[in-house]
Amino acid sequence: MAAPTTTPPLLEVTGLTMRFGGLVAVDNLNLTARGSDITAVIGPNGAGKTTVFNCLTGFYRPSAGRLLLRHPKRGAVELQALPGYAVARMGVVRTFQNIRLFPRMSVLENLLVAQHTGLMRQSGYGVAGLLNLPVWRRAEAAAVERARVWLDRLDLLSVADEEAGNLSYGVQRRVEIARAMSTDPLLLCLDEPAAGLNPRETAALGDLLLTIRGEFGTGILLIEHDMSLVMRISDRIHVVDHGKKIAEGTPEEIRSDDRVIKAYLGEPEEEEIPPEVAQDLEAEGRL
Ligand SMILES: Nc1ncnc2c1ncn2[C@@H]1O[C@H](COP(=O)(O)OP(=O)(O)OP(=O)(O)O)[C@@H](O)[C@H]1O
Repeated sequence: MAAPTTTPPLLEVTGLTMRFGGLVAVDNLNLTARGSDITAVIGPNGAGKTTVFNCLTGFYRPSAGRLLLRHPKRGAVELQALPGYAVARMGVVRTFQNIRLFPRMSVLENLLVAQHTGLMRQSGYGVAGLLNLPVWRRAEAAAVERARVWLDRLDLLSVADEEAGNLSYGVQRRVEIARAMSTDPLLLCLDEPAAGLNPRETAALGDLLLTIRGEFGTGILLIEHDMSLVMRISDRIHVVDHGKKIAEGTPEEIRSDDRVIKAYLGEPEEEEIPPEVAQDLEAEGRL
């Protein structure tokens, strides 16, 4: 269920700008994402979508702007000042356009590595682990259990012990999502999760994301080029072109927005009149 509009958004991006030398990849962008919504960011190739994710998740330090996360326990947290690991610790996790699993580790190990920071914190930063204290064993068992829950949820238990790199592309995509969800995030940021999936896998992915939002109340920020998926599952869509937001609304509003259609299809080019026709028209005084 979409959150009532009176709830302040979980994430509030204000005036986000990212420059690479002379190129302005993201230009004074405002964006909000609610904690129990699926919020899509769409736009043509090179529009700046992944750069927004890179700024949000601490991979880039933005040139300007504020990335405010309303954390239920920690209050307002400014993400733009934090390194990647600290952003993840705040509950903002991501997947990548190009899958980034540890290919030689098993699926289960990939999920456990993702929980490493939490595990270390709970067990006194390794000291309890070195001494094999009960607190470490409990934390480790809880991490394995969380991983198993998500492997089960995503129908991955049968491949838990297989090397991640040996799995098909579609399955690796699911492992990435399971890995992110095993950290119990507030906001799951997915960069083109349907890329490389067949229509059946894409439909299943859509159902899964609706479940994650509906059943677990996790907010989802989604970059995606598959418009049928975006239109089916998104509560709200932000459209970016040349680093600027050009439209925002519900799927119905975005579908019929002239600016969006123009950004995707381009302006119709002025038809060039062949020179001989131009000469005739000029002679007739019609040009
Ligand atoms: N590290 C970088 N250094 C220089 N330019 C960059 C860097 N990262 C992105 N850009 C440029 O910023 C612009 C936006 O790129 P970005 O990857 O954010 O677009 P996108 O909307 O995610 O595109 P796509 O849909 O093709 O993935 C592009 O012109 C890109 O070449």
